[in-house]
Amino acid sequence: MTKLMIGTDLAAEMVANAADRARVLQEKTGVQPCLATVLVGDDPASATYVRMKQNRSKKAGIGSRSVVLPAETTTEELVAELHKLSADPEVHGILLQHPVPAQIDERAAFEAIDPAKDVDGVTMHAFAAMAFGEPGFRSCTPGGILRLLEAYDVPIAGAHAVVIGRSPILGKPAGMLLLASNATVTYTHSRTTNLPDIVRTADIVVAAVGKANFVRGDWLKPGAVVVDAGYNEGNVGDVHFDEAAAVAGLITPVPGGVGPMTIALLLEQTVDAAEAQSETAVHSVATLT
Ligand SMILES: Nc1nc2c(c(=O)[nH]1)N[C@@H](CN(C=O)c1ccc(C(=O)N[C@@H](CCC(=O)O)C(=O)O)cc1)CN2
Repeated sequence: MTKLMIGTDLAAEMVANAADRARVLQEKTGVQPCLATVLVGDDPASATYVRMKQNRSKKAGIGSRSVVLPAETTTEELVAELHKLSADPEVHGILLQHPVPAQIDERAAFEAIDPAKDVDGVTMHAFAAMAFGEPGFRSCTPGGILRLLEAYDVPIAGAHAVVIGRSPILGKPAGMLLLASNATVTYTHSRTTNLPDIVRTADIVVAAVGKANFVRGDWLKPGAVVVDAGYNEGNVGDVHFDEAAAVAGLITPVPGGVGPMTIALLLEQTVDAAEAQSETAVHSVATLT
């Protein structure tokens, strides 16, 4: 019998916990954690995600700073804005909403974020920490997926995980985090041949390909754990849910699966960043006096 792996409740718990920690930090130090969101252009889906992040921040007692830039913004202008936020002591976390308009060098923009404020886990610094299995900020969707698998007691060590997709903030880090938890990981992508045959060997499937209903039910091993990280138009995932649910052992729905975990981890990591930065500030004052 297929069971749903729901993210909503676990995400709500994580946000409530982040809210408690934000309140305690503010009571102790007067510092309110603050997340800066940067949105470039007018993509309606991106605007919705940023609004969701701001609304949930507010509910958790996390302050937000909103930067909205026109679609014609250059790489240099965006980098300058991100440097400014990185240097601002009142901002603890920075989120640059992906994707950015085509004329912008997205990697250069991500790298303009101070790694200490990279609560979305998009810099090379965060990527290296995930690759080396070191502590650090996780890319939010992959980190949220791991938390969900752990909460549902999915055995990861020794499992064969097939990741479909290789983007630097989703597929690649998802595979690295599964590997760090001792899964045997196979990466697949748009040029993989015999993709259904490979997916059929998976105990855990992570679909992060960005194509609606791409993974079909007859691609799955009976009882497989299916994680749908897709967020296509109309709230449709990358997995054909009805077909997959008839075969899988556990499956994330869209909506209500991975999406809420992404935002919950972003808020949790914003509080982590604020705590770490206020400790650093206390140390700096102590060494000066
Ligand atoms: N800088 C980043 N950009 C993007 C990321 C990211 O993690 N960092 N991820 C995606 C989109 N995304 C966040 O930005 C995102 C998508 C969907 C959801 C979500 O909670 N969806 C809900 C349904 C939403 C609704 O009700 O309309 C769900 O699945 O239940 C959260 C975050 C691309 N860009």
